Amino acid sequence: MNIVRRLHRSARLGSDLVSGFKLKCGLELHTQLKTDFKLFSLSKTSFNEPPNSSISYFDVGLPGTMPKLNPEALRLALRLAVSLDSDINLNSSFDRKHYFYPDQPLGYQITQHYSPIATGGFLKLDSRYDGIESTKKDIRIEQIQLEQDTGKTNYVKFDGEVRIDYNRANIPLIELVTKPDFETIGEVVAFIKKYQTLVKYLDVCTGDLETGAIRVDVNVSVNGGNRVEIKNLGSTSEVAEALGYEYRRQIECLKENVSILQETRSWDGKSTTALRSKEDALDYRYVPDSELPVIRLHSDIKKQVQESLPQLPDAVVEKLIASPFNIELKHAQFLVNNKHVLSYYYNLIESIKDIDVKRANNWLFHEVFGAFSKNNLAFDPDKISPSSLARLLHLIFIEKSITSASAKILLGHLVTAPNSMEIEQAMEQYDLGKPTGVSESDIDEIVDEICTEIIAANPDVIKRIKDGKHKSINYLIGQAMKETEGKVSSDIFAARFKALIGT
Ligand SMILES: Nc1ncnc2c1ncn2[C@@H]1O[C@H](COP(=O)(O)OP(=O)(O)OP(=O)(O)O)[C@@H](O)[C@H]1O
Ligand SMILES: [Mg+2]
Ligand SMILES: [Mg+2]
Repeated sequence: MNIVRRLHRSARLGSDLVSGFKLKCGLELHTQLKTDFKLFSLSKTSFNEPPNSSISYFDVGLPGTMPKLNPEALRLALRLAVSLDSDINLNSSFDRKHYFYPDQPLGYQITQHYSPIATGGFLKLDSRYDGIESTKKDIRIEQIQLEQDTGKTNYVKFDGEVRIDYNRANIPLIELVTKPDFETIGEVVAFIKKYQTLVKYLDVCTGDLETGAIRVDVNVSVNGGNRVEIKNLGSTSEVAEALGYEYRRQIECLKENVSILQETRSWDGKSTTALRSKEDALDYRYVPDSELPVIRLHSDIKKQVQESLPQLPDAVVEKLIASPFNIELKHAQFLVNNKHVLSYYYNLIESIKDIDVKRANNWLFHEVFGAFSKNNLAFDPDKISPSSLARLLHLIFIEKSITSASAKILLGHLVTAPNSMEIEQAMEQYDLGKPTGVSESDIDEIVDEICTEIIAANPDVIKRIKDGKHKSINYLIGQAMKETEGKVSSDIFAARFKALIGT
């Protein structure tokens, strides 16, 4: 079988490692920082704007313009570096990395090569949260550097034109380079997901791979051979597929005694293909940027940034899955990935007072989120505020003035209503409260009547129940709830049916 056919066959086999062939992998992650302005100019970092509408003279490299560092980008880079426990460089500086590309009009990219903003640090992976094979694994960080993004080259396919949009030129990026510590594909995927969560949580970046806010280069070698770099992978599944393919390609090369070149390859969805041989640092003719001063930081900077950081995602997850919250792991992870829902959750728990947290969790994660997703809507806290939800829980469990069944119907109305509504107002509007003006003994009588009718109409069900199929009683309760439109609680019906049937 030829190499290519064998490769395709093995690529389909999944991403398991092959014994005797040790995978070694390191990542370079480019992350767009969420600043209002660009890295070295005062043009806005707007996305999805008409091409070339958000550019300054500096962004397009006009002579006579000079760069000036945006301190906001520095602040965000420091937040990330400190959260990874990196060492902050108190005297970092910018360098010019030379290469020609039409979307890079200066003829060089301003980056940090000789003296980056931070070095060292690590991101901890843990089998409990990150689904990796080994119990724990620290991925060490080589360095973190600030640099400018390039413009975007758009190849207009059919009329032979190349169009360049400079809106992205000079948007601030950090390049985070890891040590080659990854030994499995699972670790690589887990790292990227965890990194996404972290940058989103810290408000450093939107965290999207799909929009290119994070772009990943993967470096792969097998059994100590040359490293091959795969550029610009756009999703974690693409990373996993490209990495699996490249690992197998290199194994086949080793088996056939074909030498593996140190090169940059690209991924086309099926295979990796050679782009160019890998430049050495020498090829880029790095020189210090003569127009940008050294960034000098106070020796206390790490401590200062540390104090400004929120509790980090892993610690938050650990807190949420423990008492008193006791949230399921997947829900806790959802909350750290959606910070606005996390603060909603904290507000809810603060408002519920004498209601059991378990009940609040159940109603938020199942009933409220369920009501939104049933209507194909994203969760919108404006439709039901934490205090409204707390009020609803109070009405269900403490005042018992609405049944669970009616409350679920009410949620459906609230999430689809054009405006937000007070709970009591909505209960009235949709007639979902328990019957008022009817005495307890009247309700008792009605319940009795309904249950007797339902029993008479369902002799086969009654027989099943008497034969020991106790669960069949739920069918009868369902009928009774339908009859009363959920206004009487299912517990009341359950008790009455049991009494009448004599089970
Ligand atoms: N033997 C190896 N096998 C796999 N990966 C490796 C190996 N040695 C180094 N790496 C990884 O290669 C990457 C090197 O990235 P770095 O940015 O330092 O250099 P580069 O790729 O030459 O530069 P550029 O930014 O121009 O692409 C790191 O992620 C590192 O962990
Ligand atoms: Mg590289
Ligand atoms: Mg790099």
